[in-house]
Amino acid sequence: MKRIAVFTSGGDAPGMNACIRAVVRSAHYFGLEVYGILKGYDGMIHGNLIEMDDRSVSNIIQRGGTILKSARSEEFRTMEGRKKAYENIKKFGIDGLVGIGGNGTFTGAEVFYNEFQIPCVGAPGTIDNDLYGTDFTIGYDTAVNTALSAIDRIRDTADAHERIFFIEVMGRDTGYIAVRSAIAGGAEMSVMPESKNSIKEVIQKLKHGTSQSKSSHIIIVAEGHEVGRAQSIADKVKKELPELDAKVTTLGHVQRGGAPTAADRVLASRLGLGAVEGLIKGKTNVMAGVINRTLCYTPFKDTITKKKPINKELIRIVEILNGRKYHNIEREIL
Ligand SMILES: Nc1ncnc2c1ncn2[C@@H]1O[C@H](COP(=O)(O)OP(=O)(O)O)[C@@H](O)[C@H]1O
Ligand SMILES: O=P(O)(O)OC[C@H]1O[C@](O)(COP(=O)(O)O)[C@@H](O)[C@@H]1O
Repeated sequence: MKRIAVFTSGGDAPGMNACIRAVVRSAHYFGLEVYGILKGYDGMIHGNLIEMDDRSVSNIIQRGGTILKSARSEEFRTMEGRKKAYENIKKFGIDGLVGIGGNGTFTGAEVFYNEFQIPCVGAPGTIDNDLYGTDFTIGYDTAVNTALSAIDRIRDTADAHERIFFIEVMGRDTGYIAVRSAIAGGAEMSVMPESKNSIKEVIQKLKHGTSQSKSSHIIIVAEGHEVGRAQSIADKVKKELPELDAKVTTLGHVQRGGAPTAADRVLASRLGLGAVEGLIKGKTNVMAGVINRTLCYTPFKDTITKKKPINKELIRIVEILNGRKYHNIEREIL
């Protein structure tokens, strides 16, 4: 292996730059040349590759986003698009790829490998933390801390005006950000796909709280929850409990930006190095991850098909610390 290329794809996440830096610097350390592909798979298709030296990744470890840019590429989903991508990969003499992203990115890399045998090792970059094969994904810790600082601020108004706040956090199909920010933010409840919460349960929770003289409430809602997004849950609650002063705050993309935390920078650096070492050792179609503090490689087919379950203990913590008996909850927690 002489020359590798690194790209970021899917949603950007804080810490991706630290990972790019680690890939570039470790590749050079091991005597490889490195190219950066701009805008993920779109850049592969359009031949947007730039050579990267050690200085090209100076002063980025602290920056959010991705200096390589990211894109969701429809064209790469087509055989025609992937063929163009392959022609560029050959033209630039690339013999290995590091893809930083989530399951979509890894699915694309696997399809590409099956067709054109270009090896790829992945690094998990998504704020959602919903990837099997790693305890934490790059960006998750920063997103939780950003959500937490917003929750702390909102709590001041909730308390001063005795209001209920429904705070919507990101998580397309999962409540990882929701549950962790709910515990750290002292929220009453975390409404998320894994808990299968119902509107009835939210209403019961609020009634119980007010009967216990609680004057303000913070409820965290994961955007991917099937009973609805924070606004629709709040609307339904307002119909049932019109006397409560309910407000909604959707945190949105603010959670995806900003300087990565130390934990994300360290994880990203470790996984960037791990991805390069994996490629050098001949690995392909695997994601570098950290499980129980140990670097490991998980096949893309597992990261794509297997679900990483949320630690039930976290759900239990939110429920017990907020005055509801865990064994009374008549629903199964996934
Ligand atoms: N089945 C597929 N075949 C080819 N490319 C795919 C496939 N699934 C995803 N991709 C590529 O991977 C990109 C990133 O996937 P996406 O789901 O948007 O983000 P993430 O990597 O964060 O899960 C997509 O925009 C697409 O270009
Ligand atoms: O910015 P977009 O393209 O609307 O995507 C929003 C989605 O991306 C995320 O921020 C991160 O998800 P991925 O990294 O898996 O793409 C989700 O939480 C959110 O649902």
